[in-house]
Amino acid sequence: MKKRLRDLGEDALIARLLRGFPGGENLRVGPGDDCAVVDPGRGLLRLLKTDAIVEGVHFLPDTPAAKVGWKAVARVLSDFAAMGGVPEHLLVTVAVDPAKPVAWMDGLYRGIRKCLATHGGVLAGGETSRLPSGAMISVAGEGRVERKHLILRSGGKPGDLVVVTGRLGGSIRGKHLTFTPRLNEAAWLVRNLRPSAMMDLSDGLAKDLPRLAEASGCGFEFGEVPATRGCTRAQALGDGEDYELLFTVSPRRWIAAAGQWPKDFPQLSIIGRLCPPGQGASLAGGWDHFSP
Ligand SMILES: Nc1ncnc2c1ncn2[C@@H]1O[C@H](COP(=O)(O)OP(=O)(O)OP(=O)(O)O)[C@@H](O)[C@H]1O
Ligand SMILES: Cc1ncc(C[n+]2csc(CCOP(=O)(O)O)c2C)c(N)n1
Ligand SMILES: [Mg+2]
Repeated sequence: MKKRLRDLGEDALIARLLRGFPGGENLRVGPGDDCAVVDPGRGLLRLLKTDAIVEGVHFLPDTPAAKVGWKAVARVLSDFAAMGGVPEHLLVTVAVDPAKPVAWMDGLYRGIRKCLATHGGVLAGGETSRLPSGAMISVAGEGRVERKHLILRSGGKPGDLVVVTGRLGGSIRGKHLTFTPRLNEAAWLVRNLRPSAMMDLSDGLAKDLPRLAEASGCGFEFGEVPATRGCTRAQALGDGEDYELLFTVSPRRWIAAAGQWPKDFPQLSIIGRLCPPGQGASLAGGWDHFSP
């Protein structure tokens, strides 16, 4: 029988596609992190990100268009935050069914404008095309990060604490459309707590914590997870689209600085610890676009 994409799974598919591409001279971080990092040689590092949302997969036909626009942009900003950086310029591609009301597109761009006005970043252009049905919005962006503030998924060490912002699970009730990208929190973290590794949580802790641990060449142990009110532990681990920050930090830095975490930021919770590779727990579940 012909092997299908769903027999492979998303991570295996991407790994297979990426075989045989040489890195560029200035490409400091290629595929595998929340953003690509380009080193222009001196000064600030450049961050690159692209991210798409699809009707029927990330939002529904009757989702208010302004919320769709907000989500499309906020997802990209969340990935800049995950690197310790800030957004600069964004390009928006929309492919859409010609039967959609004009008011839907107006609403989409209202949401895009609102998110950029609230969190920073400038619309620099885009592309428009038709789609046989539904809609797809792709946002590509560039941002910047100071060299000393760049945080990769790969910097965690055995013994580092695993920490998460906010509460997890139940995002489909509404948060997946209205979430705040954690740019302010990330800016505080890189200046004060100096995480050893960081990513944003999009596919659920069950998928994303093993990714961070593996990128860091570590195993992980974990315990209690801060669940959204009304959510079970399984939902907190597997629902996805939390758009919270998952990071690791040495116990020494945690003791020195965690007490100053601003009161108006979402809660910080220690959920586990990195350990040597091959040890610790395992997790299954979370979101996979091509679930095997
Ligand atoms: N089709 C593709 N071609 C090249 N690289 C890809 C492709 N799809 C994903 N990647 C790369 O693989 C890595 C994982 O992609 P993924 O979309 O899961 O990023 P993420 O940050 O984990 O998720 P999110 O974008 O939802 O926050 C990223 O570094 C991304 O650049
Ligand atoms: C209609 C509808 N059905 C399901 C979901 C849930 N959902 C969609 S994509 C995704 C993971 C992150 O995506 P990606 O891997 O593309 O970053 C999750 C949890 C939704 N938001 N809307
Ligand atoms: Mg990400």
